[in-house]
Amino acid sequence: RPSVYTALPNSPTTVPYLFPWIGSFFSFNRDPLRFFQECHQRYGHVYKVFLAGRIIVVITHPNGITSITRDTTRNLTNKDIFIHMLQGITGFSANLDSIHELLDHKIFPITKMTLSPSSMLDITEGLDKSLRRELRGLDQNKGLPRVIQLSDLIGRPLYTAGCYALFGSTFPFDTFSDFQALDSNLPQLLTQLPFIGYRGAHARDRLLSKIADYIEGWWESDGVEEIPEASTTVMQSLTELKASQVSKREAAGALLLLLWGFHSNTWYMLFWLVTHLVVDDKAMAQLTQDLEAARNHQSLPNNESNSPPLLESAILETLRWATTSTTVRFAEDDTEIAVNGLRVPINKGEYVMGDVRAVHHDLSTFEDPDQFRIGRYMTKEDRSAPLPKPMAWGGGKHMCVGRHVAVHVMRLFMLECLRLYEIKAVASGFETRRLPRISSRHFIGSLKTNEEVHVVISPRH
Ligand code: HEM
Repeated sequence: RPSVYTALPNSPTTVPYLFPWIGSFFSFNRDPLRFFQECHQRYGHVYKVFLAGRIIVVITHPNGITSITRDTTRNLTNKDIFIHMLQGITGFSANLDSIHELLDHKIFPITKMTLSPSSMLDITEGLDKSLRRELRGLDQNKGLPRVIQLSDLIGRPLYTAGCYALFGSTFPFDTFSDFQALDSNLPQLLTQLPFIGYRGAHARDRLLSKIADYIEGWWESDGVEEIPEASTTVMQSLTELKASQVSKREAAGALLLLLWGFHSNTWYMLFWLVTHLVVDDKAMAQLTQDLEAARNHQSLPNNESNSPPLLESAILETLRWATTSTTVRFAEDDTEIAVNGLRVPINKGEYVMGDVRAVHHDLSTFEDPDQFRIGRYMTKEDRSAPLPKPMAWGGGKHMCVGRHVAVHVMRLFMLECLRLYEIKAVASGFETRRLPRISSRHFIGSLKTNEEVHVVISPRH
């Protein structure tokens, strides 16, 4: 709690509440996505909300969010929220400060370098090969159509390919369902209440044990025993972790965090891209045709400059449509941020959150913002100002280090999947041509659903 609450000029309006301490928690907890949407409509670019003992200043203006990530006064930190995520994903309760510091100062700088456009071949080469193999392997019906869950069409192949590229051939690939259970129960695990999200907690324990077994030989032999085909990212990270004298389980936790960061948002972004195409025949036909034409023109488009513009637009539109509120910082001292030309005071002890979803769905910037329009980001001939790019990756010091790999994966997945298969709605499930229901509980990173979605894939001959 801030020591003094000062009503400075430009102090944000507080969302009214009935009960002290609890504040707006019940309305928020009922449906976090709707809560933020309604507050944005009512209170505009900056407002303050009291949530069960926490005070959060919410920013819904793009340059206000940039101001949070730039943090020129260095009083805003991600430590508090990062440790909260670390606890949720690993279940750790000790040494959290030192693990955070290790990740922030040693491991993420490694990933920043190894996943940069000039070095990411170390990951993408193995990933491309493995993803193609996994996708081809889905043709299990001798060329006939088959009904398949989207988690088996997208999530599992992506997980196998991503883990192979990162961790090599001895990784326990049978952990996909545990990863899924952990990821889908994360909102419950983040509450840190006993018995809530226990399925996710069990899955998390199994994952940690299997990752600890996977590194055991290398760890116990002090790096003498190799990990076959493991990436530079993982090997350099392990070397740092060992040198920092963390325990084997803590090292497994750091790798689990990396694994989660790699797959969670990437898989859900692809999920929404595919579901939007499945409910919109015209968009699907248009994209399939453009990809086919690009393939006939050159062997395989593989980067932004030679990729079909409609595919690039589809990826940007997915990032715009499906990103939730991602940037949260804690004020370690009184500070201020600039929002649309105004200096907004932030008191010590308050959180600041960038509501990226509000920016991405702002009517004054995007026509029909809630609609998914595959060609929205295609360059227009009328020379109107280009649309602002999605703010899906955060910014400043903590900007997503995996963004180049994530876009590469989305591009490759769509190119390969639509080359191999025609994807259609299942008559009984998707008949009404509706998108899966958005889960209101998942407001971290990207939109999610609790529905199991099936589609029909028909191998193209
Ligand atoms: C579509 C997929 C992805 C989205 C939308 C996404 C989004 C983000 C965002 C918004 C942040 C910044 C959070 C903040 O400001 O506090 C972030 C950080 C990070 N992301 Fe991603 N990410 C994606 C894929 C990946 C991939 C493939 C990796 C690969 C390992 C990755 C690794 C990381 C790491 C390590 C950080 C922490 C950076 C730091 O704190 O210095 N992400 N991501």
